[in-house]
Amino acid sequence: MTHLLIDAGNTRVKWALVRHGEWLDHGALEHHRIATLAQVTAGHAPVGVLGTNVAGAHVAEAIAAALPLAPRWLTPRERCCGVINRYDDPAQLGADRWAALIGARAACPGPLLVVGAGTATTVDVLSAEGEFLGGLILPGEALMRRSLARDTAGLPLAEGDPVDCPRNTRDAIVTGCLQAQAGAIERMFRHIGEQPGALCVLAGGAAERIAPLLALPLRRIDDLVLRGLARIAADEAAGGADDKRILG
Ligand SMILES: Nc1ncnc2c1ncn2[C@@H]1O[C@H](COP(=O)(O)OP(=O)(O)O)[C@@H](O)[C@H]1O
Ligand SMILES: CC(C)(COP(=O)(O)O)[C@@H](O)C(=O)NCCC(=O)O
Ligand SMILES: [K+]
Repeated sequence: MTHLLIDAGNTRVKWALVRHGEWLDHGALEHHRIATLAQVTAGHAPVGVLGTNVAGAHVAEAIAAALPLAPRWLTPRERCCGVINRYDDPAQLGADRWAALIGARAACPGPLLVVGAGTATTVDVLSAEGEFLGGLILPGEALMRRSLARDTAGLPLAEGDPVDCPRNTRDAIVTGCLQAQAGAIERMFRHIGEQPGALCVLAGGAAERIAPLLALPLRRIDDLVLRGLARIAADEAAGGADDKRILG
């Protein structure tokens, strides 16, 4: 009973093939290579495809066209797998954020700050009781650097690593954009920081660049969204004990 799990973000499509909780294979594709998903499933004959997509209808269509069976796309609900969604309109929450919260809850008990450092950075507060209390959306560090290059006359697309106290334009940009990420994360951590066992769980393509700047209890789990989808698929296979209305 192999399942294909898909995390379609605004930069890349991440995927994993899982069977009875075992990860057979996984990978990441840029949008222009989505058609190669066909090779991923060849020889595996998945019985189901469960995914999150925040990259728009054209990406959903390209993924569907590459696969032998129709993907089911996750829609955030009021509760699922021990997580309660306190967004004003639960369905408006990004499906990737919802799956990441579920994956984080399954991996780590206790109060969490769940950070998705991708195209955008999301910084979400999950209480010890499993309540998603709310969170931030800000441009990711690469998007911040690109926007400075695009919308100013004098700034380049700066690349490189952060420094302590920048004394040139390139270092000022790189360090500024990374510190903006770290600062937002550290400020949101104050919501749970006083509680026993409080932990920041960091995922996403930019995690490696942000992690060294963070002065807080940290665990990196790079495939948090896919892990959440695996948890949901397992719950569903067990009869959806926690919530029968998982999918939209
Ligand atoms: N090889 C890479 N290709 C694309 N993005 C990368 C790469 N290495 C690091 N990044 C960083 O990862 C981000 C994309 O991460 P990802 O988690 O895939 O985002 P999304 O879920 O939005 O598609 C980029 O914005 C950039 O900051
Ligand atoms: C915030 C996001 C753009 C993050 O997407 P990503 O960076 O992973 O590509 C996505 O979760 C989204 O479109 N959310 C819907 C709005 C919301 O969560 O309130
Ligand atoms: K994100």
